[in-house]
Amino acid sequence: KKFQQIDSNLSQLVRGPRSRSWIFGNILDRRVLLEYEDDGGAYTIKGCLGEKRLMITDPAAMKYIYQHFEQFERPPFEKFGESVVAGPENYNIFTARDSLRIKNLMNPAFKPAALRGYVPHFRTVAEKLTQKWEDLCMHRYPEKIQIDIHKIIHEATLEAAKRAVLGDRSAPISDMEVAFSKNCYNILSKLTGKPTKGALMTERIFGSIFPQFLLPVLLYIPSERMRTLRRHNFLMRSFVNEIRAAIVKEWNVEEVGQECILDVMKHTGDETQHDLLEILTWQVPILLVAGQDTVGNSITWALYEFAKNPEWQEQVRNEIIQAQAGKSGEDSEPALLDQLQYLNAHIKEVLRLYPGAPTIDRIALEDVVLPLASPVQSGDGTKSISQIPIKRGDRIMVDLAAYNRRHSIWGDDADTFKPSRWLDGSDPGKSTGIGPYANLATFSGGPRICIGWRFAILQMQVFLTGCLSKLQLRIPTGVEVHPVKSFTIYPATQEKEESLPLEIALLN
Ligand code: HEM
Repeated sequence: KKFQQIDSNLSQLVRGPRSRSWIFGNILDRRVLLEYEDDGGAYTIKGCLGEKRLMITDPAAMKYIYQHFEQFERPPFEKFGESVVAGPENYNIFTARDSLRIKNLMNPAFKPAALRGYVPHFRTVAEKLTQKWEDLCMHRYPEKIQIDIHKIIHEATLEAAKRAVLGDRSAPISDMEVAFSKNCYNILSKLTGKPTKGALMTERIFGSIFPQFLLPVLLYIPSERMRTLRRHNFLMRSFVNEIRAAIVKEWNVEEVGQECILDVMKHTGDETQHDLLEILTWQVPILLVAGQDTVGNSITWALYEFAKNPEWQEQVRNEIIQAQAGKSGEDSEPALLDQLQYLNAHIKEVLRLYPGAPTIDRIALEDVVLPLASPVQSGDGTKSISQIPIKRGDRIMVDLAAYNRRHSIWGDDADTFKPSRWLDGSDPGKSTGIGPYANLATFSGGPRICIGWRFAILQMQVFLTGCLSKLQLRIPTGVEVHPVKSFTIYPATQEKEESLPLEIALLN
């Protein structure tokens, strides 16, 4: 099917910021866009070469998009990118209906009962990381270090996810596997973050002006991004072949060692062994890629907010240490972690303000009428409208990050990091509640909900308890950090993108 944008009159229907240029619209103008974010649940922005996008933060419209998944699909350009990054058989790029069969195979591996089995993997990696930092501190006087944690946390997150997905097979099989893992660092941000004007034009031209069969030509463009993409594609395919060979060898062997996602999935469904093997091995890259930038940045922001708020950090640490006292049974760990109310309030607030995947991108496959919970102003500002007619081919971005900061939902202090909002029994966000966790939009919703949301929270809980129970965190003097929104939300300092320098000290 062709999804070229039909002459849509979206911007007359719903208002949006003026653009200074027809060529780039207002897509590069973050300041202007931010002003609109809390100004009602729908507004239009202009992309390159006259493209229009409808930005949505209205809960009724979001729920409609989630539930009517057959009327909205990921745009072809995005699916093409995902197929190069995670393989042509990864279920993420199938339509919601076609992906159901694979999802049914994968779901049991993401249920709470199965997740308990992955805790030892998370703990092993978290302990290795904190031990390394403790050792570094020991050798310094006065027992503290300054370190940029961004890359280190991302590597640890990938390592933990690899162990949870592959179990004992996760030990590097070859140089190729090591190269694949290295290349995964921030791969999605590398490809989508801070796009140049040329990259924006290319996306527009190949994404909706040229016919779709030309998309693969993109890979031959001699740009840094395309080189990264080609290299990643080569490493990813070699990695999948190695995994397949490793699984074939021990398919019928009764599992020994620690539980992992692949072993849980092996026992689901009634596919033939050959089909199952093919399906499962092709899901490995998407699980690693989808969970790396997202969880990596969420843990990084959680450590940042602890470092910024030393008293709160101390309060959470005391809670952790008290809960751990006298409990050594590993079996009780997930239940124990869920009881840590301060820690979980911190995690909720991090997921609210720094959602790992801040926007989701859709294209309308047919003409539909999108309902709104609250009316918005029409394009000419003369009327208020409570539903938006959408034409086939219209591009819609659900802005999860903006939803999580809407003052009308979260209160006037929605932009402030305030974990106490989760502790006063008021159940914030409940009035419009969407999403599987804490009424947050962070993990999306409906049939295309993030399959890894419980996995992500558990991984955060294990890493943060491990780190806080051993170490103290501070923001180094003179360091200023700000969030940058791209595929994910990452920290940057004046000197460096994707960077979070922290001062780490041993506990007294
Ligand atoms: C804090 C961490 C995470 C956040 C914020 C997050 C967020 C999201 C969001 C918003 C979507 C919907 C994307 C869309 O519809 O376009 C999604 C989908 C997905 N996520 Fe996550 N995710 C996280 C962690 C994980 C982890 C750890 C895994 C796997 C181990 C994972 C696997 C996936 C997959 C496979 C999909 C595609 C689902 C589908 O297409 O049906 N995610 N995630």
